[in-house]
Amino acid sequence: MSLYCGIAFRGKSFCCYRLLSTYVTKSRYLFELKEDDDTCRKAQQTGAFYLFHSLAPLLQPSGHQHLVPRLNLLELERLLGKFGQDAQRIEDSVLIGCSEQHEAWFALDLGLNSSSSTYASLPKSELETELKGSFVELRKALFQLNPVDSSLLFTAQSLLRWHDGHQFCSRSGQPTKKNMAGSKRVCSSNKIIYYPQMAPVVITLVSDGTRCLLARQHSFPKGLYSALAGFCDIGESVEDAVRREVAEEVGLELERLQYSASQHWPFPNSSLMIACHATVKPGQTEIQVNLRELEAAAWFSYAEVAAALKRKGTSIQQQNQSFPFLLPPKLAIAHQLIKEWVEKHACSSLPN
Ligand SMILES: NC(=O)c1ccc[n+]([C@@H]2O[C@H](COP(=O)([O-])OP(=O)(O)OC[C@H]3O[C@@H](n4cnc5c(N)ncnc54)[C@H](O)[C@@H]3O)[C@@H](O)[C@H]2O)c1
Ligand SMILES: [Mg+2]
Repeated sequence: MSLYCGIAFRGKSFCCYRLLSTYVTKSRYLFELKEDDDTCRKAQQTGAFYLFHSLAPLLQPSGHQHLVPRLNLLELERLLGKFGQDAQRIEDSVLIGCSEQHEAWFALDLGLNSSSSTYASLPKSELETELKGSFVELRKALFQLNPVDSSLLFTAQSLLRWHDGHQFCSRSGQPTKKNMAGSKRVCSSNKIIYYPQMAPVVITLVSDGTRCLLARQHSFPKGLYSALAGFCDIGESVEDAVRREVAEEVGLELERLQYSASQHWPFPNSSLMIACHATVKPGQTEIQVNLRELEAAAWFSYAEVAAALKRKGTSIQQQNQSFPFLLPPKLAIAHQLIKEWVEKHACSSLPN
């Protein structure tokens, strides 16, 4: 889909007509949906709805994968009717994206009670029977979701959680009301606007040139090691946060830092993960683990990490390596950082 649009260049009075790309028209449409309640309400007529129950998405198992079912407006109205609720409840849904053909996608939680809505939580098991699926904890479904579905569900869960936790104004104590899209909430008494937020988190794969540093927290699944991560403090740049976190958690000073990529991560609250590669100062590789933050940290060789990357599954029970360990799932940006490091190392060790 594309459209022609007049564009004024640098404030000059002439217009230049060009074809807008599908991506641009989609972005403008999403902007419109967030800004205009009527447009958003209209988009629900032809939209698709992803269902949640107490922040767990509705999934249907299919072999080793999970499918993510969607309902259209009519199906959703019928479902609500069966459980004695009217279509007004659909106004609790939040916009999570749209297709290139401008089909808008929404998420609705039928298990959460909303202050602005008179609707009670619907019974989970009866809903599951009716919908021929299960509401599965998102963390548990991580290994069975494809990247597109997981990204959409991450957004949906984060937005639904944010609305659930921001039903009252922190200044007046009065209820806040969401706009149709769910891109903001407004206090009914003082008109303060609240926008959904993400906490910036740095995640760093530290290398000494030949090995990389991986660590685990007490809360990690058995055997899992990951890159060092930490929340940015108020006032810090990304560079400051990376240097501080590495010093704080493993007692090392960094020499070089390189940005790699970023990712939205919904667990346990919405974070913007900012991923970097870093190297330590030569000869300064002795780790001093901060046991208040980490259970263990160690240097791992290229061979060890490359072997761990090839390992399948989520359990180390059957492994018989001298130091078996697991790496984060493919969807996690920590996995991507580790994979990049292995690939770079493999290239640099090729004979000329
Ligand atoms: N996607 C990935 O690949 C990946 C990998 C590792 C960690 N993570 C995420 O990164 C996040 C941060 O990692 P960490 O736990 O090592 O952080 P951390 O090292 O900063 O330690 C967590 C502690 O920081 C404090 N803290 C400061 N600001 C906070 C805030 N805004 N929210 C919560 N706690 C705050 C709390 O005391 C908390 O216990 C975790 O939520 C984790 O889920 C994601
Ligand atoms: Mg940490």
